[in-house]
Amino acid sequence: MTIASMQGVVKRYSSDIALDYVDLDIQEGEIIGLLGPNGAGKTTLIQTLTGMTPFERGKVELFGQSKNPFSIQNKERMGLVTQEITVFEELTARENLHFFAGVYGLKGEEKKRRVEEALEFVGLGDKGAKMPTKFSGGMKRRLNIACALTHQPRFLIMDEPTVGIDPQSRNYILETVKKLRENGTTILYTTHYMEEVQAIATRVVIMDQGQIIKEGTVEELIKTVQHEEKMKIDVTDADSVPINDLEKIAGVKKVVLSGSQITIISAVGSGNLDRILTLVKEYTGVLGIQADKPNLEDVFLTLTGKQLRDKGEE
Ligand SMILES: Nc1ncnc2c1ncn2[C@@H]1O[C@H](COP(=O)(O)OP(=O)(O)OP(=O)(O)O)[C@@H](O)[C@H]1O
Repeated sequence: MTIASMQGVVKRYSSDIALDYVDLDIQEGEIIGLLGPNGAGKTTLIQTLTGMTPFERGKVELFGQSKNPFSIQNKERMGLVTQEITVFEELTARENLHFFAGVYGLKGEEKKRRVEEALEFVGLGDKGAKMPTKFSGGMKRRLNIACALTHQPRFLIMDEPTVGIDPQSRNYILETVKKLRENGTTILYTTHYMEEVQAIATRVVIMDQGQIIKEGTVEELIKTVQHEEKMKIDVTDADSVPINDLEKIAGVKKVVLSGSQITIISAVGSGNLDRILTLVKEYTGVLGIQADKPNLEDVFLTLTGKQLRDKGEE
């Protein structure tokens, strides 16, 4: 069954186009990894898909309904973990969950049971009486996720839930997402960490500048760049290297400069390493060279000529 679909959706913020004719189908049981750099349009996509923001063109369908997709009944079938952590700091963890469960219409014994289950599910079973002010960023985030789960949504949307949290909580969240899927939840997960997508997504959707530029399973996407080789050269003075001249070397497909690192994508078997290095060394000192196996980052790099994340960005 199609859980959600967008057809030709266009969303503008004054003259800026945030969603540029977006088509997306999400099937029951999928974990969609929505991958894109800052400003790609991921949050805007979520906001239009959930009816939080109006859009200029196109159609959204939720749970097979296109006439009134944002009905209360449909909204109650969804859970949203927003980019900003939204928990009440003056309430205990358990009271937070009771509040959100109440918003979704849960009552009495059922509400109590679901609250305890949600706490357990995110690994906060023994922290219910604690105030979130005493929590680490990762624990707060897990509480925030639990708040979106008490009503057992069929479709859970998570907007960059692991930004700025410790690796342990991050792994916990990724495991939680996988468990939710096993329990029948469909998930849309946005991130700019390709490792996360590689770990959990059943399908990857890559966005840039308001457009979906590629989709497929991790394996399918990586196959598209397997005819390419990637080399990273760390240099002392990257700015003095003439990128245009590098791009003219036979076999070179793309050259990207990021901090003090030059990434060069070439066709497999180009045998152009010597020429590349000779040219680079004419302009700067070389500190190190590495060749990597292709990954999702390379798919993005090949498609857009940009890194998913800037060097040094969290
Ligand atoms: N409320 C707003 N008013 C004006 N422009 C906006 C607004 N929200 C988003 N935009 C613009 O729309 C584009 C898409 O932004 P969006 O937040 O959807 O991207 P994103 O992929 O979620 O980025 P991030 O990873 O930083 O959250 C950006 O150019 C952004 O500046």
